[in-house]
Amino acid sequence: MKKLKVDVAVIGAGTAGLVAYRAARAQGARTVLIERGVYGTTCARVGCMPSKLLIAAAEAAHMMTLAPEFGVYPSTEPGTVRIDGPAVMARVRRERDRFVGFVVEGVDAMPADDKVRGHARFVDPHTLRVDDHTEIDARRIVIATGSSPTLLPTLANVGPGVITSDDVFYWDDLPRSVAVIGTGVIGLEIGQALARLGVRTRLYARGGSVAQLTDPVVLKTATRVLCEELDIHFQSRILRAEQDGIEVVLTTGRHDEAITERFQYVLQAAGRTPNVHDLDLENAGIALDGNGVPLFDPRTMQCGNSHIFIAGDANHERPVLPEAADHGKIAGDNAGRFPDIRPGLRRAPLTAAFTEPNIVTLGASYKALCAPGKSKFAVGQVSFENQGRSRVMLQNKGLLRVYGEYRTGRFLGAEMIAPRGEHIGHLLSWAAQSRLTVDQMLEMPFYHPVVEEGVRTALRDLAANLAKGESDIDPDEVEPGT
Ligand SMILES: Cc1cc2nc3c(=O)[nH]c(=O)nc-3n(C[C@H](O)[C@H](O)[C@H](O)COP(=O)(O)OP(=O)(O)OC[C@H]3O[C@@H](n4cnc5c(N)ncnc54)[C@H](O)[C@@H]3O)c2cc1C
Ligand SMILES: NC(=O)c1ccc[n+]([C@@H]2O[C@H](COP(=O)([O-])OP(=O)(O)OC[C@H]3O[C@@H](n4cnc5c(N)ncnc54)[C@H](O)[C@@H]3O)[C@@H](O)[C@H]2O)c1
Repeated sequence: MKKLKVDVAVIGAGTAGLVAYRAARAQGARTVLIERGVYGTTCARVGCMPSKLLIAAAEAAHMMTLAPEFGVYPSTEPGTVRIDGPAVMARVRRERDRFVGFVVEGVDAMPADDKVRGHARFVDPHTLRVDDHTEIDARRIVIATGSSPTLLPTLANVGPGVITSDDVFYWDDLPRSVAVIGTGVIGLEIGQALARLGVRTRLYARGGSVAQLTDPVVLKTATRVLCEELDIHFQSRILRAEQDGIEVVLTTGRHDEAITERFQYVLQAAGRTPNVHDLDLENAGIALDGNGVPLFDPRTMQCGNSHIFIAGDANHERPVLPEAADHGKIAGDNAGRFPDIRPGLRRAPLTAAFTEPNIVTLGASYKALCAPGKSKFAVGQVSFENQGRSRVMLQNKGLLRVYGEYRTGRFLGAEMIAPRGEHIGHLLSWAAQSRLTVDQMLEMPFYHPVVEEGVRTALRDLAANLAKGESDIDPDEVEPGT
């Protein structure tokens, strides 16, 4: 009989046994692990993972049954689907009209005397003129004029083939081909959707930016992942465009080479400009920044010490819907109880581009953390390429990078291109807003098999790097993305 003398014996090489075995060994204990059957754990062999694989297949099958509702039909040719363009766009418009209907109902219910129709301009700090029919003497004013697609001078007056995102959702049918100018959030969301719906789509980027990413490592992964699926011409300049019948002849320049291609539409997705340039703000008595946007306090939305407040895309601070709602509440509250101005609730920043994988940023961005005068910070990361649940779902692409503060161990923010990134983004932004430390986050529950286990891996990496101390990373050595 062989005799063993151990510090710890673990019976069963399942998940618990394996963890127990490693934990015991990490304490320096001489440990054995005893298993009576085949190795591989119940979870991996006959439990969580194969059941999720079956479910992923079932979800794919279920989506196929739902697909006709979207105008997408199974095809007899493997790996292809048949797209009914008019049906796709009919559903987009029908459902859009339903959402719009709720907003319109709310406006209709307002007292008629509360509604003035027309374009407002400042006559003086307290006076607004609406078209030529109404002048309003106002003690306080909230500017909430939103933003409009930025129009590129090279594409001005070309013809009906040059469009913006405002036009897309009125299409009756899917076009044959679209050139998308800009790889920001709008360009990528619409560009990927069109490409997946069978539209010949090419995206042009003047630089190397991808959506809202600023972390160069995530940016590199995102570029690679997106280019596996999409036709993207980075570092391209728009040289000229001409309308030729129902097509636009677009000439772009890349690496000293001019490329000419024909598209049914050229979609300008080169950012949005705050709607503040036709308000006659020079009469408002408030200070403006270099772009003509009023300077304001982001805690109160107040412009200087004035009675004027600015909210939503108009102030260009965080041009996304939840922020517009928060801005509006703060501005409205403060305008209502002026001069009793109070800071309102500002939440941890969170942005999500609904590409697949999702592109998400939250808390402090990499670029903000690299700003001059900022303390050094530690980084942890996980690739989703070998992440269990992501592989199960055939969505194992992407990278998450998480940031932490050396002195306090506090979680600061994250950037990612990740499967189910919209949900990871919420989880992490709640942690950022709660000012949790990385250790506290690691004390939270993580189920199995879930994409969030990848988050735990990144946090563990971050905790380890925080423990190594400040000298380990010098973010200044890495250029932030643009
Ligand atoms: C294609 C696209 C997709 C988007 N997807 C998302 C998303 O998935 N998630 C997200 O959070 N955000 C998204 N956004 C951003 C989001 O839509 C905006 O941040 C938000 O709608 C801004 O709201 P707002 O109230 O500031 O502006 P708006 O809703 O645009 O309201 C401004 C209003 O002011 C009016 N106005 C302007 N000037 C004047 C004037 N002088 N006099 C009178 N009225 C005037 C305008 O007509 C408009 O009705 C998306 C934007 C676009 C374009
Ligand atoms: N999911 C979401 O939350 C969501 C979706 C869509 C839009 N939005 C909001 O709408 C805003 C506007 O979106 P967007 O994609 O238009 O802007 P963006 O700022 O995200 O990206 C603009 C892109 O256009 C490029 N660009 C700028 N000038 C150019 C030029 N002269 N020639 C070629 N390319 C040029 C930029 O390099 C960048 O890639 C976003 O910032 C976001 O706040 C949010």
